[in-house]
Amino acid sequence: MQILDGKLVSAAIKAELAEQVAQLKAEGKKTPHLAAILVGNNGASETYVASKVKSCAEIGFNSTLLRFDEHISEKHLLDHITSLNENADIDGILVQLPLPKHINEELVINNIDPSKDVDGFHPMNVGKMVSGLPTFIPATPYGIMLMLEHYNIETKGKHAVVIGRSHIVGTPMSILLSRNSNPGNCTVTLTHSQTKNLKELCLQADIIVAAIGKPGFVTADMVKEGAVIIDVGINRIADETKKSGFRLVGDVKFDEVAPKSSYITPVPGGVGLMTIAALLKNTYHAAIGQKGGMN
Ligand SMILES: Nc1nc2c(c(=O)[nH]1)N[C@@H](CN(C=O)c1ccc(C(=O)N[C@@H](CCC(=O)O)C(=O)O)cc1)CN2
Repeated sequence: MQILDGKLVSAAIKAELAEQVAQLKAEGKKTPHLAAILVGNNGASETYVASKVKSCAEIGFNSTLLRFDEHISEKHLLDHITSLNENADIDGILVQLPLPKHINEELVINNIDPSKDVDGFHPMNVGKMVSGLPTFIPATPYGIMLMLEHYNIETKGKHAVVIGRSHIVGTPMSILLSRNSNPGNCTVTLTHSQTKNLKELCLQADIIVAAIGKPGFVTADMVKEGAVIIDVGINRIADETKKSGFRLVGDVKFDEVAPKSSYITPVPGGVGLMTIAALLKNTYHAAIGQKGGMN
């Protein structure tokens, strides 16, 4: 069993981006600039956005964080997005999800200029991704593909079972893994809450991508010997022994599944860190006017 080390791979991607940014600066070209919008006081969202802003600074990107009270009106938020769309210095815009319930997430995403939509959530970019056209790929599935590529994991002809059909992870993941590309060329089964025979399907899987948001959902009895396990879950479990009051666990019962797997991502230190690296890659491509890094 080998650990797929998100810390190591994301550091390599960030180092490469730092060199590319230094090159842009040396040529007198524009420094990539990411704008992040954070609404409310969700602790996890604050951590993720802080990490995005910190990563920008580490590699020489500019970033702007716009923080809003959880009661901000939808109209006010849309006005801010319009002004970021019109600001020529901003290359990438992300709105951290989830948003408070009174705000229509779909409407907000649809108002981001698709050429600045570095999360790849705008329907125009989703359509391009489905059609195999160059575009921004949502950061988590993009990060997973970069991880598979880094470790040279054979995916061609393999059966991948994706657990969870969210717009930001499961659905795009199923599309990317089934593409005629490397990594890719998998036969994909996209499973969800209505799937009847999930355990049997998982037992047939060469690759499992767990993105269901349920701690420890994938257990050893669901996994074939030698399977590749990608754990997207980042669940906060109360733990009084920790200073933060919680610990992070994935959607996979790591201790019992790891010995059966050929490769496995840890939580923390796996897919989450790749999400940030992939977002930075998208932002770099937005800044140089090129969409997508894996098309
Ligand atoms: N606008 C977006 N919102 C959300 C996205 C997204 O891609 N775009 N994805 C998730 C959260 N997410 C990115 O924003 C994200 C999740 C996890 C991590 C990460 O670095 N995880 C670390 C642990 C961090 C911790 O201590 O909590 C790890 O796994 O090692 C980064 C980004 C939902 N919203």
